[in-house]
Amino acid sequence: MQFIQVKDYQQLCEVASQKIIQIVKKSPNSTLGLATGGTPEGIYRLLCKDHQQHGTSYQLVQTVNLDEYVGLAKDHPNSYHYYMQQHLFSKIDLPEHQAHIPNGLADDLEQECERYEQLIERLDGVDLQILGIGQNGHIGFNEPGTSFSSRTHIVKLAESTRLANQRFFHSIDEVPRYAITMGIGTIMKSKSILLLVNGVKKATVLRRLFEEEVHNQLPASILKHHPHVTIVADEEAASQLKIPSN
Ligand SMILES: O=P(O)(O)OC[C@H]1O[C@](O)(CO)[C@@H](O)[C@@H]1O
Repeated sequence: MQFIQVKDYQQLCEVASQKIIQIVKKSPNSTLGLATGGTPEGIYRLLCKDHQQHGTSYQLVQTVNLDEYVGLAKDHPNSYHYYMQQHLFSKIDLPEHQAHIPNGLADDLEQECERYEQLIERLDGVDLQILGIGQNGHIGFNEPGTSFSSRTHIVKLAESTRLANQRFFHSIDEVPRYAITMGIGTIMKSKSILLLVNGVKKATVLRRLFEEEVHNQLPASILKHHPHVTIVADEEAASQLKIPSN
């Protein structure tokens, strides 16, 4: 794993957005794996700014998002469809039909998982997967205990995850209990992965990631077995690490 420590969230967003822009410029028909949550918001802002100022084009890019809540309509302000529209898709030239997100309202959710998995295969896999990390070590919505070989599946969200995400809703009762997520096995098939960790709330999980063996109670630990992972962490997130900073 390559580890890049940066000063703060702003620098993290700059490093991450530059990596994405470089890939898109080098291979305009790349498939990008995208994440939601608080972590990537600033990165998407910089991608939009770069698109406006320098014209980086997403006309040929395909995107696949990690996850979506079950039961929220695409236009629900807390759905990840809505999030992506607000933060990125409406501000760049990515054709709508090339932006893929699991459908949390599908009649047959199992079939939707299979469809999504096949879609990723048809796209020949993800070239660069962006990941955040939950305080319990989840990646996507793969909670502790998820099989490392899992494919896209329905997950019952951990109460700690619902509580962490409550900040985006009016009350805890509104936070969905289930989501569709790419599996850990799906994520691990990505050709390269960029794990972004910022803020003091992530300091413990980042330390655990460095110190603990690979085990499925810490889903992100499997990333140590991936050949092309870069972790970008800010000083606050790295504050419990005992390794020298670069
Ligand atoms: O970036 P945040 O909001 O801290 O969330 C971390 C991770 O948790 C999730 O939001 C799911 O709870 C992921 O989508 C994200 O990568």
